[in-house]
Amino acid sequence: MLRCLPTFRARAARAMSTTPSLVQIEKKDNYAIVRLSRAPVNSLNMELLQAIDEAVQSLEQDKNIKGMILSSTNPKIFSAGLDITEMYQPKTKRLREFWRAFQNTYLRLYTTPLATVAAIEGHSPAGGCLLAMCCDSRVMSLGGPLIGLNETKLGIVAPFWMRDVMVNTIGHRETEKMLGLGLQVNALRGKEIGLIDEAVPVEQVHSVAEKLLLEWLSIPSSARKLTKAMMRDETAQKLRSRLDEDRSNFVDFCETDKVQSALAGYLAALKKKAEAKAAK
Ligand SMILES: CCCCCCCCCC/C=C\CC(=O)SCCNC(=O)CCNC(=O)[C@H](O)C(C)(C)COP(=O)(O)OP(=O)(O)OC[C@H]1O[C@@H](n2cnc3c(N)ncnc32)[C@H](O)[C@@H]1OP(=O)(O)O
Repeated sequence: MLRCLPTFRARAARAMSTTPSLVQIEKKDNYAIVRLSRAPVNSLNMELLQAIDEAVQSLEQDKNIKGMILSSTNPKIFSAGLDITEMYQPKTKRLREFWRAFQNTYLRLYTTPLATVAAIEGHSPAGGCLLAMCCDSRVMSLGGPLIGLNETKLGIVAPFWMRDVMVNTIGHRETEKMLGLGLQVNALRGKEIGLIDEAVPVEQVHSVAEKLLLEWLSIPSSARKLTKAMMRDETAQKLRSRLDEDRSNFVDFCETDKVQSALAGYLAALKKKAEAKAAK
């Protein structure tokens, strides 16, 4: 048995070195930094969504950990949102499972008793914006990066629960404009409308995120957690009571010709842009 151990260790080490982790977790004293790590742009496929859900769950179970900073290993991109290739020409079974993973990750992150801060150094469209909005606070870098729910621009419609989270964050009228027009805004504008709590130079994003997290963690823990639940459970419950219906709506909607051709057009445009960039 003892002689087997080094072999087992070597195998485990080899497996780790060949399977890059989709989410990196760095533990500090009483909190963790969770970095999305799916190259090139952290687009949220089913496996990344599941990895985020599992990461948050494992931190919830660690009695030393009270909070987390959600971030990205790519300083230019927080997350490009849902992986469009999951929705384009999908297999129905996988599409349902993919949406289940998205629902689960949202519910986990939005209602986690951990204190959460999003450290947004780069772009954060659509599903990326949702992840950020699920956190208790958001810090974003000044300059180029944009954040927002741009679904309408792709010819798709955000589900009611993404709308609800945005309404809870920036209010009904701003959501009506952001969502209807598919707007993305920079950190300064984000701060004006309450989408972003702090807009700072990119090199300060992490230190300010830590400062905000420590502020949440300075509140007596049970009072903080109960208040978070009081503020968020009703919104989460709305989806929990309609999980299957929401999944079916998504699958039916996604499989329509209209949505498929909108996604095809959008993917082609992304590809063309990437090719033009590579040719430079
Ligand atoms: C009736 C109601 C029922 C409910 C139905 C609801 C259904 C809708 C679901 C709504 C929820 C969420 C929707 C989404 O999240 S959709 C995703 C939206 N995301 C975007 O629009 C972002 C698209 N990407 C970009 O704008 C840029 O890539 C970037 C993030 C700003 C990065 O720019 P970059 O210049 O650094 O990189 P770029 O060259 O563009 O991309 C590199 C490669 O990555 C590919 N890629 C980019 N984004 C995605 C993506 N979201 N999914 C898949 N692939 C993506 C890109 O094509 C390049 O690939 P390659 O190198 O050419 O192979």
